[in-house]
Amino acid sequence: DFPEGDEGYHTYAELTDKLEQAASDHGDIAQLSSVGDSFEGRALHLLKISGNAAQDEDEPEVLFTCNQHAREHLTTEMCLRIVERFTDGYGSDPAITEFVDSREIYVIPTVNPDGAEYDISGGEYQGWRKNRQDQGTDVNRNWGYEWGCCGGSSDDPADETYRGTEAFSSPEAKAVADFVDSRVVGGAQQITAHIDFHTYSELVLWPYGYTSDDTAEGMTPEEAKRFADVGTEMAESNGYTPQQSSDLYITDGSINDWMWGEHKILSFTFEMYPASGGGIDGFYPPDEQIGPQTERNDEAVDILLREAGGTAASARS
Ligand SMILES: NS(=O)(=O)N[C@@H](Cc1ccccc1)C(=O)O
Ligand SMILES: [Ca+2]
Ligand SMILES: [Ca+2]
Ligand SMILES: [Zn+2]
Repeated sequence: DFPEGDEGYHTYAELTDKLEQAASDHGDIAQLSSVGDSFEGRALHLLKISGNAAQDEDEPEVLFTCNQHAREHLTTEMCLRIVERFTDGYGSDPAITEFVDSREIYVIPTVNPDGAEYDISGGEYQGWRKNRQDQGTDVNRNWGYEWGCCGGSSDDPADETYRGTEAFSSPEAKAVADFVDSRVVGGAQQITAHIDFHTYSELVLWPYGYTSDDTAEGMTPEEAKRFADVGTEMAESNGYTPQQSSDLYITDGSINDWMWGEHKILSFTFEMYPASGGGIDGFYPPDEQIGPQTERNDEAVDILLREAGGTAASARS
């Protein structure tokens, strides 16, 4: 369980209850399934939110992933905010209703439940980042696009950015990637946009992470500009700093590079609150911050959902 005073955060069991509740309260628009199991056998929950959720309709699909990194518990709450906002708001809020009726929204609130549970085991925070395979794999260095190419990860199993024994050696990255692969229907990837939530630093990041070049194989100047335009617009709404992720540091095997490189999905990383300070403590903001810091991203989520339908940003350029 979370330490005393931080009960506002959801354990895996509490998260599972919340998702089951959402699916049973809103059966017409919410469908709960799983993309597979974690290393220790926990279901990697997938909630689909859409009008006629039981049907696969020809509507732009949008994916939100959270908690790749175990100690980044605020991101699990961010995915729960998305779930709550688009289920509770349906039928009463016109904008919410329009999004749910015209999109298929997929939410994976924890990609790394084993790590998250380990991080809070024993009633105090362990500062854990990786999954629970052997000495731990950094799930966000285990994706299969340019895996281990460029010094943006480690081959030492003891390191915090250990890339794993091979691309997709972690069951967690593999399960999410298999789900995304399965969304290629009639030769076309149905998912058009994605955000992966992390903490902390208050940043909006876009690919590529493996190279510091703005353009590269599979990223034209126009495509790079669209990332910057949409990233900047989202950052203006939440006060985060927008930049290409490699402007910060080189990463290889990250989720964004794979989502774009493999499937041309407009894929961002959000680094949430706090902006800085406190070293390890920055990963553990008091639970009073959950409301403000998740609602802070409502508008950015709406910008991405709009963008997922295409045209808008390109019309601006
Ligand atoms: N959450 S984080 O601090 O680990 N940052 C993430 C996301 C990230 C990736 C590339 C540059 C900056 C940040 C990571 O995988 O390194
Ligand atoms: Ca639908
Ligand atoms: Ca569909
Ligand atoms: Zn992270």
